[in-house]
Amino acid sequence: MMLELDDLSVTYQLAGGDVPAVRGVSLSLAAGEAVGLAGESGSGKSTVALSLLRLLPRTARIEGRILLDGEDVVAMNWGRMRAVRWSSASIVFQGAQHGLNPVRRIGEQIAEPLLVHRLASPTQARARVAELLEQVGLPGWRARSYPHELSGGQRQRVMIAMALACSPQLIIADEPTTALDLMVQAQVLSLIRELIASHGISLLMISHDLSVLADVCDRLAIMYAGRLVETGPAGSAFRHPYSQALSAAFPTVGDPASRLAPRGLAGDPPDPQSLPGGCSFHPRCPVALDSCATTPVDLRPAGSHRHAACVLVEETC
Ligand SMILES: Nc1ncnc2c1ncn2[C@@H]1O[C@H](COP(=O)(O)OP(=O)(O)OP(=O)(O)O)[C@@H](O)[C@H]1O
Repeated sequence: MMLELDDLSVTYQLAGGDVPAVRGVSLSLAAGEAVGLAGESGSGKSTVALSLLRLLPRTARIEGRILLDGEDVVAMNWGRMRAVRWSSASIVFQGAQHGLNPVRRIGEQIAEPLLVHRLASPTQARARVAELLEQVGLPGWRARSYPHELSGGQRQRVMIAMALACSPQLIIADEPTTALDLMVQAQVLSLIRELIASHGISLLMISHDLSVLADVCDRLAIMYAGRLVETGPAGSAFRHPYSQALSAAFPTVGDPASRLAPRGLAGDPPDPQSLPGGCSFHPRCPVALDSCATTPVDLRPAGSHRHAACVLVEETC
């Protein structure tokens, strides 16, 4: 397995009490596989993404195991962790605002991981930057540009070039197209799809928009209040009532109406510091039984290659 999360929990330890942001998540990604992690804001997706490269703030406590190509990220010393970042796994953030330095030229920024990890001489790095820019559909002269001279879509392409620079086996993409307009979003998604397929890279892509993930990923995992509530193939129907509501909220890629008026999800996600008992989704669930308020359900088989954490979802194949 390229990536294995084994009972991963992340708790932010704050003065006002613990925030259990991720609770017992187990998930694996095979080499070359693309998995989408979906859920509403606050469900814990970014916390999972950041924990994979130990980019969480100091207040975060990680429990469980994160195996990256068999090596436990949680147990790595910082020297090894730095070597793994970019070269084994790299991350693309939302809107490129976290990743690009506004006062440095694009080319220098793409070359940096190559130079820091001593994977290329300055001359080789320049050639590699030109190659990477071409791969993401930008002309080589853009290496001399500053981030503000590029459009949002072009900046996101630069972030993807940076993520590819050291030829990682895994790319983590956290809402890579959320800040883009719909046309550009579709172009960047198709670029990501082509690049991971042609380079055999594994992808963990995170979004609140299931239709975006379904467009790129082989398999989807749905998170609610820090837990996985369903996993299954991207092309097949969801069975957990939360996944169904989330999928109704974002019916099709590029449908402006679905952004303006998300349907099917009444109410707000729970505060992780005071989670409801039983199934965390039961107060918002349209089909909840009395027992859902008291008895939590773990992920269990729910059909072909599908698991769901819902008492109403029977195992059928
Ligand atoms: N640095 C932090 N300190 C304390 N709590 C945090 C911190 N970062 C996130 N949280 C809390 O952890 C929970 C999960 O947040 P996270 O950002 O992982 O969710 P998300 O699904 O990625 O949401 P979004 O799509 O809004 O980024 C939320 O309740 C959030 O308020």
